[in-house]
Amino acid sequence: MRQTARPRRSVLYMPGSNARAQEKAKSLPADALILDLEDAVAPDAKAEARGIVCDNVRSGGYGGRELIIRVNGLETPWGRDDLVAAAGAGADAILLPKVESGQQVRAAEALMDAHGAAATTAIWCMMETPRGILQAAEIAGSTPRLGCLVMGTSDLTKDLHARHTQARLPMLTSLGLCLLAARAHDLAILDGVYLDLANGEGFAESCRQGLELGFDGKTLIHPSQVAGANEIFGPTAAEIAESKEIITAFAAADAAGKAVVVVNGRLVENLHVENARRIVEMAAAIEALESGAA
Ligand SMILES: CC(C)(COP(=O)(O)OP(=O)(O)OC[C@H]1O[C@@H](n2cnc3c(N)ncnc32)[C@H](O)[C@@H]1OP(=O)(O)O)[C@@H](O)C(=O)NCCC(=O)NCCSC(=O)C[C@H](O)C(=O)O
Ligand SMILES: [Mg+2]
Repeated sequence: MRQTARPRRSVLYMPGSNARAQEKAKSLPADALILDLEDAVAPDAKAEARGIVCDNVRSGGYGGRELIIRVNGLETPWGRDDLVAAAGAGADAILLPKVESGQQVRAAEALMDAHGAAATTAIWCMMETPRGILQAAEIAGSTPRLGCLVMGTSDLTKDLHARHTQARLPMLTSLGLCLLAARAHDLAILDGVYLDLANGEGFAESCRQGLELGFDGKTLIHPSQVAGANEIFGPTAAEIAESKEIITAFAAADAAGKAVVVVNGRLVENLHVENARRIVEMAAAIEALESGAA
């Protein structure tokens, strides 16, 4: 699914069994919500959570926020029922956990199609196992229905026998491989969660690192993380103003038959204009979402 400018600065997980959190999410300024049936839900609560999540997605009330259902893997006792129920719920996307091959994605897609999933329901993939990371390019190109890769840095840290560190050196290879795969296939990509809820500065630093690496936004676990992610992953007023300047100056240069122009002392070529357009489009999409127009 080709990506249009869709804000995904803040993407908040909530346990599918937590009806209160799903109600509260209607008033939170998160760009997208992941209603989780997988790791945040205890085995005994899986069936009830499936019902709560699908009912909530069907009844709506979440405004322009993107709604994603994370199902259990098809190899688990709950995966098939989750996927069949989610296919009929009309979510914006279904998020598959622990994906390790393109074949797994296509099997999930076939089941979704057989159970009437809307053409607009995308597939998103969690990238969180060593095998999955090594297959990132194949997964990213597995089907046109794929819209987004989501880093699962908690599972990955566990599987790598690594440590959670602020600088995330143990994660950088995996983050980079998935970023390459996502951009090569024109997909969105979201950074993993920051677990230390009491460490606001550490969280902000982790968001800035994700932004610099190229992520579209961050997955979150608590409402207190939403505002920081929105601020850091959103374009600043100065970036928007400069982007508009670049677009205008380059259009004038182009009309005069020139391929380059200098704006604020910096060389501008077509590639900078592409980036400037992306920033302006994203700013407009954020404004539409925040004003309730999206
Ligand atoms: C971490 C929490 C268990 C903390 O919950 P709680 O003790 O209820 O927090 P607060 O009392 O501070 O909550 C204040 C109010 O905010 C609401 N709330 C809390 N969390 C959320 C949320 N995630 N979404 C929406 N609303 C939320 C509470 O209901 C309170 O509301 P009110 O009653 O009006 O005051 C909890 O935050 C939580 O469960 N977080 C999500 C955990 C989760 O989903 N984990 C799984 C995803 S992470 C993952 O799996 C990553 C990946 O797979 C990997 O491998 O890396
Ligand atoms: Mg995980």
